[in-house]
Amino acid sequence: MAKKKTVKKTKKTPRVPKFKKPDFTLTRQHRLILGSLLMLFAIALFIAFVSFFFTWKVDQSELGGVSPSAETANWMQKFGANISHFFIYKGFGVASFIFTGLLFYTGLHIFLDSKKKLFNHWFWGSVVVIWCSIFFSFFFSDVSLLGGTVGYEVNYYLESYIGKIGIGLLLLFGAITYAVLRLRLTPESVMEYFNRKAKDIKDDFETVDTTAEPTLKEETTASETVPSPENATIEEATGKKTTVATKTTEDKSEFELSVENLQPTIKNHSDRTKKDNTIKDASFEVEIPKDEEETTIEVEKVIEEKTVTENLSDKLVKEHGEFDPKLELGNFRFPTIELLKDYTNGSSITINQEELEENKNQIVTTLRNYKIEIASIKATVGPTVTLYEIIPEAGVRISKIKNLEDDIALSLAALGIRIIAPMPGKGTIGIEVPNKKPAIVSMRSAIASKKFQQAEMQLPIAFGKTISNETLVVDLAKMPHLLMAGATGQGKSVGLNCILTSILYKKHPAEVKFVLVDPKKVELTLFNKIERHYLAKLPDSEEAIITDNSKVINTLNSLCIEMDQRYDMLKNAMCRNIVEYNTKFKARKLNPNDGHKFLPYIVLVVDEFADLIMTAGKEVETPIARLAQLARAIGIHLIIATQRPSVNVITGMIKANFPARVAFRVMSKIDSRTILDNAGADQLIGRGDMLYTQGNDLIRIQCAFVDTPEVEKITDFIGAQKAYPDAHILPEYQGEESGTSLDVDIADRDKLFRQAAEVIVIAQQGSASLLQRKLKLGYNRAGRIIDQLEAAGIVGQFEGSKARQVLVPDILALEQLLENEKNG
Ligand SMILES: Nc1ncnc2c1ncn2[C@@H]1O[C@H](COP(=O)(O)OP(=O)(O)OP(=O)(O)O)[C@@H](O)[C@H]1O
Repeated sequence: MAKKKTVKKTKKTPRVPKFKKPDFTLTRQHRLILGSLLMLFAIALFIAFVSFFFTWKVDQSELGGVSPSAETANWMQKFGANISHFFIYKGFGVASFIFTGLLFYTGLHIFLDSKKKLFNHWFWGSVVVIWCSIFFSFFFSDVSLLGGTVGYEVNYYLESYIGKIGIGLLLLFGAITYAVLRLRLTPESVMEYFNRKAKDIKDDFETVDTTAEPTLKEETTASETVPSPENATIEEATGKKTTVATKTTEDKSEFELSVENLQPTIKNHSDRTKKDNTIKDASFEVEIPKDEEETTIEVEKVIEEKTVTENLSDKLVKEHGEFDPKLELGNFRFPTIELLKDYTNGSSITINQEELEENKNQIVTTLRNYKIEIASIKATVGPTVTLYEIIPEAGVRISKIKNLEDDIALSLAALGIRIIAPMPGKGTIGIEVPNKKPAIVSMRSAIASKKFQQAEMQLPIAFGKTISNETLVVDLAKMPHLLMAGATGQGKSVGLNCILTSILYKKHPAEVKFVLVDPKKVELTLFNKIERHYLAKLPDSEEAIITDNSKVINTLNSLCIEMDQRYDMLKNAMCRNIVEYNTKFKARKLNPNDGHKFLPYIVLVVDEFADLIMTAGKEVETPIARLAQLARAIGIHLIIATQRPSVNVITGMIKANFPARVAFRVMSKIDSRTILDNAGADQLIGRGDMLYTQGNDLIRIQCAFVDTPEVEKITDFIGAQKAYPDAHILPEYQGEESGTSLDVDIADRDKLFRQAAEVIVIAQQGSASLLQRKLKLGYNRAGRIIDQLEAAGIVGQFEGSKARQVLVPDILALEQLLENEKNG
């Protein structure tokens, strides 16, 4: 007999409440209040200080306490009189005004929640207050209000130690220290400032000069004859080089005279100030050659580069806010939960105690028949199956229980029993037994679950419920591609609808686009209604949903082009993945004029993949494998569903790139191994019962059920709303000419056909590379011409690495052949 063991729950020790640190950080409201209080206080202080200078004499007697009730003359009454007396008279004199400034600045700082440091302002402000106080007391010792008591006392004290000269030098030292440390002045920077100012004035002057009258002569060309000074040519080069040719003379005196004549023009210029003229005259003396020789002075103007301190993207964000990809369909409304049916009728999974007891007894007796004793058993009731977790007595081999799978199934008279031995991470053995009355997991409950609603994922999918009744929400973007298999009628199409519906409930049309391949032509047709919202298609195609296998190849190759383009965009933007890229784009750091745009996710759904592989083979497998290997970073995700999970459909290359897999019920263990690398899918019970893996553990899930009428309601709801003008257009793909159609029409021949034929016949060598060299053609065009030559009977068939045979012996024969062709 099995010993009964009672497992006692260990009592948790009550937690000792931790000491919580008081939080001194100010909230926004606190800051607004405190900030404005300080600013208003500063204003009050300022008013009090100003009025103090007019009223202090009157008020001082009041402050003395002779008649405390009497009115004060200060504009801020007693408060003003007292505080001004304290700061100005007893304190720092007129320099106290600096405190009002500091106080106001501090208030503003708090009000605006500025991140700048305040300490520096207060430190240097206080230094200036003390310095001013000493300074004023030193120079205006008889005006007590200017320096205040502090200034007076300090002066008095210092005078006895270092004398008046010492104080003067000390003040000077203080001023220098302040200039160097606070204002960061150096002799160089001061000099530079003055030089720049002088240059600016000079530049202004030159500008006025050149625009006003063409008078200044910096370069004289003696050889040229110019009729009069009025016809003088002024050349303004980049460096503002002014070249004026005046009347040429051999006579020096006349030359000088013409300059002399020019001077008064400047002097008398109406707008010019006297100061300007002086500077200009001075420059004349410098620049105009006094001797006979031709002298050219070319002064290149130094153009100072302006530094841009403001970041353009910050400015754009400040002006327009972050880029919002959803703006075009700003009023888009997500489908409501009411569109989905509630299959549970309000009641959740019911626990049938009798059934539980019965199954437990069956398990215990079956195992006991095989001499396996159980230490404890625990049941978790899921929507379609119940998990019995058993802990066998010490010494029982796990493999022994695993081998009894069929026997337990037989004794429980139930299909779909799965034994998980051991349960990963639990130290128990799990036996999953289907419920007699399975509950439907409605899509409504999955969408309404908190887990899904709060999911911060790129492409969230609410798959259904686990055995412990938790909604499984996974991110397709993290998978990053999904392989789905299951025998016919086991819930694959419902599974695909469940994925698409989940995304429709969470993602705006601007954020995701679907490329749907549906060879069965019926499963995904409903999504046609949301073509202009959510679907992507090739430029020349009528319907977005692809039902023709031959078009799939073009679409897949087009997606490969899209992938390459996106990689280029990411490279140019120096981003590693689509999330970084889109974040940067939204922050207006990428210029749309450089080809940047917001990138929506693209989800490619291929139903009946086996069918596709059978008809198109490698042509489909290669782009699928390419996309699966590379597309994850740029936001293209693949969902591939198939009925037949055989190895020639799900090849090694595809499997390696699809770590996330879903298996509905399959017919054999081999199929289960092909899809999951594990047995188990053959023991599922169908109707949405599925196993999900993302590369590690297998999770049994009851897929959420969404029926066709529900999908129709959702697509109707979305389809009725304002849409984009067209579906999302994928890049154009120029399919290679399929095969070599040897009956090429004469009219379709290449323009260089005849020339090429001559080259080939003369050389008696039928190779495309010869044409490439002689006629300077690209590889594809040369190949096409060779095909046309073959069709015309000029060269023989393709013979692998050997050059083709030339069937026409000479040019004469060629001409005859082409002539016959024309007539015939
Ligand atoms: N999650 C589910 N919950 C309840 N019933 C389901 C679920 N999924 C599927 N079924 C039932 O199974 C039937 C078949 O499902 P579905 O059409 O998805 O199968 P399929 O695998 O796509 O088949 P085929 O490959 O032939 O298209 C559905 O009509 C529904 O009655």
